[in-house]
Amino acid sequence: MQGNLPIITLEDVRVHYASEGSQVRKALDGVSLTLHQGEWISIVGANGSGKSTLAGLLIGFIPLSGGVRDISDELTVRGVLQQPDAQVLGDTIEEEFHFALSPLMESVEEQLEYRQDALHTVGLQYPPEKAVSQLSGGQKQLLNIAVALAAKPDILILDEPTAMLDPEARDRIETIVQKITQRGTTVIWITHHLEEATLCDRIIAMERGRCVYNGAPESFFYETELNEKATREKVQLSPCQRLGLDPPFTVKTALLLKQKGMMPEAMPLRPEQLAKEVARWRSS
Ligand SMILES: Nc1ncnc2c1ncn2[C@@H]1O[C@H](COP(=O)(O)OP(=O)(O)OP(=O)(O)O)[C@@H](O)[C@H]1O
Repeated sequence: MQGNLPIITLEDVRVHYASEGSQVRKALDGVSLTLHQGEWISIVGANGSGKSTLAGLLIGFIPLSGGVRDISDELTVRGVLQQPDAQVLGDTIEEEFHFALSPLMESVEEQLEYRQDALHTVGLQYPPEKAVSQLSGGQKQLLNIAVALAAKPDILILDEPTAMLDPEARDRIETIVQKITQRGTTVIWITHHLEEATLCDRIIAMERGRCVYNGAPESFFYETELNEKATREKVQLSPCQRLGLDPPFTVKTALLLKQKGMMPEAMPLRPEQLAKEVARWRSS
């Protein structure tokens, strides 16, 4: 994470929809957040908890019912949504980049350079005249990511970007995100796969339209909550367990080892960290 410059502030943000009868459906209900330059944030939560609404609101296409969204007009914000087809405008790869880049730069040479660079970064090797309709769902998603990257955004919002990708392409997206956050881009990554939330700086967890956790990944997976209910019911759950979300395989394995008394202090998130912690514990 670079610096600490706040780049987006949400204050008591609400998105409410009219529902059956006189009911109100609260997709977001009083969310306050500050996001910083160069941060990688994972947004997690059960289905219907408000993740995509939060993404849409950050991108700017979902209007507020109340509260304040503070983001400078000078910043370039780009989003990649869950459904790749919903985002494609051009008939060919060339056209898709042309629509995205012409408002940003006049020079055709510059546009070509940005296009080549972005396609290379995501690993899409097709001629520019290739019809978008001939690409698979995963390839269209990579194209959407490439188009978003080509705009060199200050803020990139990814709504389940890897849902249609194979493991190799998923790893590539993680590496790209690591690189661009180091350069100062703020990345907000919505995911159901908590493995993808182990490299980020901060996890924000949503439940019924509210932000119920905002902090380090280690605490999200390992720190048990010491509240009255936990003490009364003699169950101490991490925020992840309390939300009923499936922790990464590495975390599950580490929790089992901890139950057996191994590496009590360790909080590994990735397999290589777990291997190191086990080796350290065995040699201690
Ligand atoms: N345009 C809309 N009109 C009415 N209700 C909506 C609208 N958009 C979202 N909702 C409702 O708001 C709540 C939050 O939806 P949202 O899509 O943000 O959740 P989510 O966490 O992204 O879910 P998922 O993981 O299934 O994508 C849900 O109850 C949803 O039905």
